[in-house]
Amino acid sequence: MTSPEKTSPDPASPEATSPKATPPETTPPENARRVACVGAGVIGGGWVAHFLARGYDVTAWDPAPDAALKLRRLVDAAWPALTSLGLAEGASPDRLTVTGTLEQAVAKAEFVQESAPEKLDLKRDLLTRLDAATPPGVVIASSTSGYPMTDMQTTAADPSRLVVGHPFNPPYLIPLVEVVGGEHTDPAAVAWAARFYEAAGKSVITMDNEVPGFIANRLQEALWREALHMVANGEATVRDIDLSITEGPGLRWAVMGPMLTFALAGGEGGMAHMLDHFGPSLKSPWTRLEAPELDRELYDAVVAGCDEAADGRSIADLVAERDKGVIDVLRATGRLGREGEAR
Ligand SMILES: NC(=O)C1=CN([C@@H]2O[C@H](COP(=O)(O)OP(=O)(O)OC[C@H]3O[C@@H](n4cnc5c(N)ncnc54)[C@H](O)[C@@H]3O)[C@@H](O)[C@H]2O)C=CC1
Ligand SMILES: C[N+](C)(C)CC(=O)CC(=O)[O-]
Repeated sequence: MTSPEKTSPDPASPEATSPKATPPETTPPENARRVACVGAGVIGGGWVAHFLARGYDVTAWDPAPDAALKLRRLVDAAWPALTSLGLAEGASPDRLTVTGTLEQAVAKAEFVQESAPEKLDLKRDLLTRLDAATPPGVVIASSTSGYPMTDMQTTAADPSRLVVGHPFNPPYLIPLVEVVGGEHTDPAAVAWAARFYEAAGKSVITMDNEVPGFIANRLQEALWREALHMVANGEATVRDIDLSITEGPGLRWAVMGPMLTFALAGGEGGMAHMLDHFGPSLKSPWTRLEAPELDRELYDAVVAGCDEAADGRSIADLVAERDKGVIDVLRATGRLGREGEAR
């Protein structure tokens, strides 16, 4: 856990000024049935679809005037994929209530998932508001893709129940959630969230330490940094980058992670032989790493490259294609449970 055994709080810390650092003491995570999703765009909407498919009652709030319409559209578009995976008993899009205020959304929630835009001040203010409106003891998770909770929980009255629950797009199909607390999070809240996500059908990695970008995004972003570099230098096109993964390592990564995959590169000698054999020659590609300058030219090249790669397919077409492909992979790699649900 991020903050192992709590001692007396530092008098300058938010913990010291909070009315009470409340550990989650209400519903056991496996029994929680009412989820509030705050922020209902790509990720919040994806969470809504996931929780509905798992049979939860979901309340959602988003300040955008057209949010309810867009959310219902997203759920409708995802429902065929979710049905093909297998719905939990009683699961229905009708169990979604879109509320007019944030307070209504969280009033009876047993778990809250925040998925508002990735802006630090906005997250800080929103988590403070959520903490004030949510019943005591209920865990509140942020979908942030990179901010440490320590930086987001600075103004909440009870920071002890705030955790990061970082999902992957779309949350209704990709099982992984990375869970981590901040300096002022109660480890019990982290443990509660991890158990809740598991009960909700997710694969959970609980991190003991805060690392910007968590684990999977650091890996993805390292790869993406190289990709942008090669596009900027004219060494690879957007299409080359995507093909190099979908026709190459990406096929293996759905089955085995990069570590075990490379252990097999060492043949009978496994990882030890792989390191002896290839380690010295990796120094040169490794030391080339640096952040590319995301200037206008690179920005335009990447956007144009993606338009070209889409080859006339709309975003909705690509979402449907991705969802079908991910379900096929989940099925082919034995990651579906008894009822056909993703494990
Ligand atoms: N898009 C992605 O692939 C992933 C995004 N995330 C994280 O999920 C969060 C949401 O990102 P997206 O869904 O992509 O963004 P988005 O732009 O699709 O959706 C954000 C939603 O938040 C709403 N919103 C604006 N101000 C708000 C406020 N004050 N309170 C509540 N809602 C508000 C907007 O109306 C919008 O519907 C971010 O923290 C992001 O880092 C995490 C994993 C993947
Ligand atoms: C692009 N992103 C950093 C927001 C991506 C994620 O956070 C996870 C994902 O879905 O790949």
